[in-house]
Amino acid sequence: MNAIVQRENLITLAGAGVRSGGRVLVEGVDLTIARGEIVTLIGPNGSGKSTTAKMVTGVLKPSIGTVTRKAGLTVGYVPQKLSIDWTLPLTVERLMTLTGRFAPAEIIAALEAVGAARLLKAAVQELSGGEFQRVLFARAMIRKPDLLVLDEPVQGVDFSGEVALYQLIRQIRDTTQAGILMISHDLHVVMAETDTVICLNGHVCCRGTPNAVKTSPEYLRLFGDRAGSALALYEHHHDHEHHDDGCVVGAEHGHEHHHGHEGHKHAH
Ligand SMILES: Nc1ncnc2c1ncn2[C@@H]1O[C@H](COP(=O)(O)OP(=O)(O)OP(=O)(O)O)[C@@H](O)[C@H]1O
Repeated sequence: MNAIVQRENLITLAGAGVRSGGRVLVEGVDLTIARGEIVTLIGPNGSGKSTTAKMVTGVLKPSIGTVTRKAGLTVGYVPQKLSIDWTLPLTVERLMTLTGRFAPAEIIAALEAVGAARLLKAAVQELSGGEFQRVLFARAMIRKPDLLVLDEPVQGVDFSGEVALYQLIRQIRDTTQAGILMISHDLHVVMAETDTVICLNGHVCCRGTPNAVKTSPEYLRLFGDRAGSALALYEHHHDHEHHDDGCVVGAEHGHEHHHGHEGHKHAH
């Protein structure tokens, strides 16, 4: 019973790239997302993160290389921006049903799973950045996708809200075993909750565990001083040390992940 179970691959990109209008938007992308795995794409503006995510969701076909999906793969997508007519009143409940019919109990369960059940009747326009993101996660997860793609999931959220959202993303992964692809501008706190980081700059610059990437010369060259300050911020706000794989040093159950609120001290 102790055999290591190979997790099912959901999607594989091999040498994938997109050309448009005589330009290469991104190329040479090799990546695999397995069930229950969190993969994060980082890179500066225009480095090809969204283009790569679009190849994963299937919105864009690769013009170079291949994309192979598990048969019947379902993908949930949380966009960077939602095109909503912000002048019309819209409740969270209504937003949840704009793109599909769901029973009230399903909607409540989806909101409960992201800690947002109390927002059911709230006006979308009045939500905070973090609350809005939670509602968008619920909207994507209600379809129980195999793979969840999150484009800049913490935009417009303050630092403590950001930490809470990344914890929620990990919790979603733990409870649903969905594969998760995240897009982020830089490593920052994202590194605490991700299995594999892929650093893009028109092509794959470097990849590996967050700890491997944060010390790689390619990453440091790309992000320069920002890399150091993001790291300092990350380390400053923790009251414990991590093993190289991100687990807490001295955690009671050995290498158990421990990212609950009680284990952290975060500045507010
Ligand atoms: N539809 C398109 N047609 C032509 N060029 C595009 C198109 N979409 C994006 N690009 C270009 O492709 C490159 C990669 O863009 P992409 O949106 O993937 O970058 P990104 O890393 O997600 O950037 P950001 O962090 O700013 O969101 C950019 O140079 C962009 O201008």
